[in-house]
Amino acid sequence: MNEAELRQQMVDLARSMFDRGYATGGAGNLSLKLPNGHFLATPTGSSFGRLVAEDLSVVDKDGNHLSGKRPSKEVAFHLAIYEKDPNCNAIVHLHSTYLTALSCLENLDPSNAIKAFTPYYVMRVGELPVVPYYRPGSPHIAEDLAKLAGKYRAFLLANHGPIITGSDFLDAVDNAEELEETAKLFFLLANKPTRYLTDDEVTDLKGRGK
Ligand SMILES: O=C(CO)COP(=O)(O)O
Ligand SMILES: [Zn+2]
Repeated sequence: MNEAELRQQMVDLARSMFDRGYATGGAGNLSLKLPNGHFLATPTGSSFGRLVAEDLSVVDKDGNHLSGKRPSKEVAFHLAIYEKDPNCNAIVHLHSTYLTALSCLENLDPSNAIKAFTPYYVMRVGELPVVPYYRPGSPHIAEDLAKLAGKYRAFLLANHGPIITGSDFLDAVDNAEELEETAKLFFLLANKPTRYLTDDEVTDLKGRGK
C-alpha cells in the first residue's frame, strides 16, 4: 500500500473502532510504518471517530515531527517498540473497556495478565506482560517497553490500557479486537471454574499462524 492508502486505512479503521466502542473521547493512539521508513501517527488529543487523512502526524525514527498535526504524546513508546521489533509495522493503543478494567486489577501476573483459555488469544497475542503504572506520556513507558518489545505482541499498561502490535495496520486492529474480546471473556468467567488451555495445547498453537 502507498502512503495515501495507508493514511485512508488508518482513518477508516479508527472510525470503525470508534463506532463499535473500542475508543471513546480523545483516548488512545495509532501508528504505522510508512514505505519510506517514517511513521504515521494520530495527532495528540484526536478522536478515532474524526481523524482526517491529511492531518495525521509524520515522525522519523527519532521522534522528530516532520508533518501534520502535533503527534500523540505516546509517540516515544511507539518508536521504542518499532526499534526493538522488526516484525512490528503497526501499533494500536486503546483505553478499551475490558482491557482497561483488567489493567486496574491488583495482583496481575506481571509476565502475563491473561492465562490462555481460548486458541485465538494464543494465536494472535500469546502473552500479555504488564508495564507498571506511569502517567500517560511518561518516558518511562518507552524505557520499559524497550526491554519487552520483540518478545511479545501486546502489552498492558497498568491502570491505563493495552498496546497491541501487528505485521500491518489491519493485523494490529484484528489483534486488538481479539484481545479486548478475550478480556471481556475473562470477566464473564470470573469466579467460575475455568478450564485453561494446557501447556501442550498452547505449544501446539504457537507458530501455526492465524
Ligand atoms: O491514550 C492517550 C495517552 O496515553 C492519548 O494521548 P494522545 O492523545 O496524546 O495520543
Ligand atoms: Zn493511553
